[in-house]
Amino acid sequence: MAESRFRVGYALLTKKRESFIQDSLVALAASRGVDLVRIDAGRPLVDQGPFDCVLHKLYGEEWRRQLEEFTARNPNAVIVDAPGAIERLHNRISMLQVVSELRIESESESFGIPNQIVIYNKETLFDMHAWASLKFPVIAKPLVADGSAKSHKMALVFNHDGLNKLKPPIVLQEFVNHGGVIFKVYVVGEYVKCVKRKSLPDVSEEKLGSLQGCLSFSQVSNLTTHEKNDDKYYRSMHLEDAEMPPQSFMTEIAKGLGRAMNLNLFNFDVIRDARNVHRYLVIDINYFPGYAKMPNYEPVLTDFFCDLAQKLGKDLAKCSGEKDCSKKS
Ligand SMILES: Nc1ncnc2c1ncn2[C@@H]1O[C@H](COP(=O)(O)OP(=O)(O)OP(=O)(O)O)[C@@H](O)[C@H]1O
Ligand SMILES: O=P(O)(O)O[C@H]1[C@H](OP(=O)(O)O)[C@@H](OP(=O)(O)O)[C@@H](O)[C@@H](O)[C@@H]1OP(=O)(O)O
Ligand SMILES: [Mg+2]
Ligand SMILES: [Mg+2]
Repeated sequence: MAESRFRVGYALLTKKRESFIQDSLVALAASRGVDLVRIDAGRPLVDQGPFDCVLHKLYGEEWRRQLEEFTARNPNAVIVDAPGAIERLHNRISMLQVVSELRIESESESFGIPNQIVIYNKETLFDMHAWASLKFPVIAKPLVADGSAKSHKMALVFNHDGLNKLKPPIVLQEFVNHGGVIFKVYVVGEYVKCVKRKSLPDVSEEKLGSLQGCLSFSQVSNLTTHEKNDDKYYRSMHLEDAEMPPQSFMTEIAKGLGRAMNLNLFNFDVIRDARNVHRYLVIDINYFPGYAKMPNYEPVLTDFFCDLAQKLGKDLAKCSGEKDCSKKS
């Protein structure tokens, strides 16, 4: 087999491109035979390339149509990931449905999702029947999770007074006390890495009685160091003290989700229920998350591209066989 290069075209919004396509990644990939090439979303995809792989995080019908046309003309190229598979993550109900359907045997640990309901209109919001299964406080999340700033706007609702400000369609999810620490599990193909981040503080029963209405927030886990430094709660919190979840359990969940969703690139947010430390709840799944925040993202992603190349039968110029490609850090 002749040695060749593996060409990965990437189609990303500016913010994602700037965080993900770093010189360190481009250089490492190139040294192993993988060329990362920018796709110009303003021009037809079929006029660009050639690409062995298209890596993308763009939304909309037009982009989907372009990918279909590209695949029809380049049946040997691989799209990471399939738009049909990504779509389920754009709705916060279908997103977590897959977690509820997953079966994993464990003697000591269990997992699931928080109690939640979907509200499509204002009338149902105030309908007590809809509320039968839920307990305050709850988090109101936009039903749609399409990457827009709006889709990250959440509200912590303490009592019925807090409902007035909410704008359906929303998911109302029980707020589960979890010691202020969230675990982010990053998945890249077969690779799984769990990291911890600061989350919302617990809400005690006493505090709940005295709190008014609701509190709006957005992307807590993405707060800048500056924002965290300014806040008394975040200053007083010691992330280092939090115990990690069992790695094998997280890996099993990650692999199960990856298979069930047919996705290679995603992360999911997990909290540990303060009432039962052996119970883990998945609260969010994101397509193509901020990998640059993951330790060693360059070799992990490069290995992923090399593995893809191998599966497609390409013998890479600087990535021949197990020696260079199989190591995962
Ligand atoms: N059910 C819950 N119980 C307790 N805390 C929660 C719950 N749901 C969300 N949170 C907190 O709110 C944050 C934001 O929620 P979520 O992750 O669903 O939003 P998102 O905007 O999709 O986040 P991301 O930036 O990860 O995409 C979480 O990181 C966590 O700190
Ligand atoms: O860059 P993007 O807009 O894709 O932002 C994503 C962000 O990554 P970033 O760190 O690169 O901002 C992710 O952060 P981590 O989970 O890794 O912390 C997560 O918040 C996703 O939900 C965001 O995707 P969206 O839901 O908005 O599509
Ligand atoms: Mg999240
Ligand atoms: Mg999310």
